[in-house]
Amino acid sequence: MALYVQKFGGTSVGSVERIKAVAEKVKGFRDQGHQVVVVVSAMSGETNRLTDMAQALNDDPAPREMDMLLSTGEQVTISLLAMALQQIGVPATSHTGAQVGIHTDSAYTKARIQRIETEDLKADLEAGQVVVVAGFQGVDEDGNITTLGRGGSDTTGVALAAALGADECQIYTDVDGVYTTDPRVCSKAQRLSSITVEEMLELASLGSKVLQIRAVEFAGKYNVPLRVLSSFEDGPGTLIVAEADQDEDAMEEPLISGIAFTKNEAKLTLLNTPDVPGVASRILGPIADANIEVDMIVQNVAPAGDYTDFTFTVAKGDYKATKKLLEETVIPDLGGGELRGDDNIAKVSLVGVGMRSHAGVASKMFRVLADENVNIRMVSTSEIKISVVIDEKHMELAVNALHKAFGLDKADIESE
Ligand SMILES: Nc1ncnc2c1ncn2[C@@H]1O[C@H](COP(=O)(O)OP(=O)(O)O)[C@@H](O)[C@H]1O
Ligand SMILES: N[C@@H](CC(=O)OP(=O)(O)O)C(=O)O
Repeated sequence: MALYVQKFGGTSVGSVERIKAVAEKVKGFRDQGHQVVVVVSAMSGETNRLTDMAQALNDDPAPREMDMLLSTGEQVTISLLAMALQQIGVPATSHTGAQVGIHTDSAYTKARIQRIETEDLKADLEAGQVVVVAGFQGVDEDGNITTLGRGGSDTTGVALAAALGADECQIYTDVDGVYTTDPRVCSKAQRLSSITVEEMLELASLGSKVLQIRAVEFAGKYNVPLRVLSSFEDGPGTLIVAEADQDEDAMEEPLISGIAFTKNEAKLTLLNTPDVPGVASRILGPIADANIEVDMIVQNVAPAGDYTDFTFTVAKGDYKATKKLLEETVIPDLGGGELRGDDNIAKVSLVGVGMRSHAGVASKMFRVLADENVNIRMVSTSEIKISVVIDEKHMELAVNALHKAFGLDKADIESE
């Protein structure tokens, strides 16, 4: 007998028929004698629908009220799933985050889990119940409802699995595992049987939305066995593993494991900034103070020795606010500088632990992009990733060309 925490995302509970199918799947595990905790998200589209209503009423809704609102989506699906389970003879009870005792800090809309009470959950499981828990939500110490940030149900699932010492946390979604890149953009993408925590962390933080980054962090930190599977068909899915546990019989480590991309960033350049100590901090200080996260940063060599250019990226949603700050605070403070902005960019990243021991990945990437006539606007690298910023309109082309060039296309690997 095993204990599974199974998380079903929005598309998996997107209609009454799909909720029925989830109930049947859960029943199957229970019939085999396993204990099951189910975490569900809101029905697909629901969290966006609620957000749109809030925006229609208030252009800057209070975060506390947003969490009160958004948490309702998951309350619908937990009760419906519990009913569907009961209908087919499976004893089940639904619980909100607060009822389970998922305690968070008070950072509304991006709260962090601090502790989870497990006694009642364990008692329910021992009594033969399937426990259905609302994903994405918790409660702060004053009893306010909080949410964990978009995609946060994955984190609920992994955190519950860690707290309960579950045998596996299974993330059921609309794809049958983690792919070499998003199969919606590259039809030749293929499922990976396993991927390291480190690579998955990079892919998630660079835009692959199959798993929420904090869920992967949690799994790594607490050693939770984590698997991504399809809600709609049976199969082994993808196991997220510690690097040391990777299958030693596997073929030589691939150079690149996956390609991530995002259109969710915007680029800002300050031309003609003085090339003296302290300028970078005078540019980015006010931006940090406004709680805006900066991603890539590039400072050019000063051609004439006195002035340089400073370029950085922020999330698209922060573009306008950042531009305003630069115009109203930073440029007057620096006593000059010309601002250029572009929010039609995409970031495409190659990720792979194999990169550590191989030279030439960047030059190959640049050659492939050059052959497709794709202009590179910014580059950043770390030990296991290379990211480039390109024009948004070239994103699909770049992803597909790189996928082929690095030997990730389906036919290439199948014929090996
Ligand atoms: N590397 C990848 N592998 C698999 N899916 C990916 C990848 N990158 C992006 N995705 C996308 O992630 C989607 C699943 O995430 P999401 O829509 O958040 O599911 P859920 O609603 O189940 O939480 C897939 O439909 C796929 O388009
Ligand atoms: N409902 C939340 C939480 C979530 O995780 O959803 P999904 O599992 O469908 O990505 C959201 O839309 O962000």
